[in-house]
Amino acid sequence: MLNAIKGGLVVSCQALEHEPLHSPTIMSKMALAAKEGGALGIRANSIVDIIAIKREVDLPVIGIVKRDYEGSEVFITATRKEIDELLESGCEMIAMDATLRDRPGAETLASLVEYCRKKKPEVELMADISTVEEAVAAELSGFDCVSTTLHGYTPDTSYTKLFRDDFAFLKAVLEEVKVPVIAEGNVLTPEMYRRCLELGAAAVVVGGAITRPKEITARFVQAASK
Ligand SMILES: CC(=O)N[C@H](C=O)[C@@H](O)[C@H](O)[C@H](O)COP(=O)(O)O
Repeated sequence: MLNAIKGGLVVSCQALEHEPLHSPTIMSKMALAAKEGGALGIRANSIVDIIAIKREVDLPVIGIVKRDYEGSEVFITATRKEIDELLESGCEMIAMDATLRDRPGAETLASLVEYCRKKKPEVELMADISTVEEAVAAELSGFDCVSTTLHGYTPDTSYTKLFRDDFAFLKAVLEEVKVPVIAEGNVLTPEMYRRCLELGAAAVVVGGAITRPKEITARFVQAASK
């Protein structure tokens, strides 16, 4: 999958239970629109959405399963249960939370990587990280790539954003790891997308700015109410 998305756009087609577009059919049509617009890959949440998307488009899919567990802040592909679901879904790549936070059941990241490799070595693995330290640790654990997905979404990084200071965080990660780095999270405009690629991102994942019309609408409304 990394080869297929190199230098291009991956569109994240996600709508959780509380979101207006929550529906595998709607997500599959979002994926079709993304494909027709030129996206090279799709990122999707849950086995039902991934199966619906795979029926609609022939693009490679980065699969995740978001699930909350009591006692852990980790919610993106947290345990073997979610990995088993994704291995069945047919996705080409699995993304999982690769922060240094405690996982449910005290599972380690390295053991999850080993588990995936044993069960389906052809499925590539993406580490969703929030700090440079986590990116380095993920590379050592054997992930195929890292993604800046969780930067700005953890207690330690909530004060900052991916695009601050001309993508300072993306640049820092690119300097410290050899595996491909995917830019993801709050890439809101085509200019930001292009800048991420110029800086050396292997690919860029864009979600809300394309597939969350409620967020897009709210930005317009806020722009006039300031
Ligand atoms: C933090 C978190 O839960 N991120 C999720 C990860 O899959 C998605 O909700 C995001 O939409 C995705 O990362 C793309 O980012 P953005 O929608 O900002 O372009």
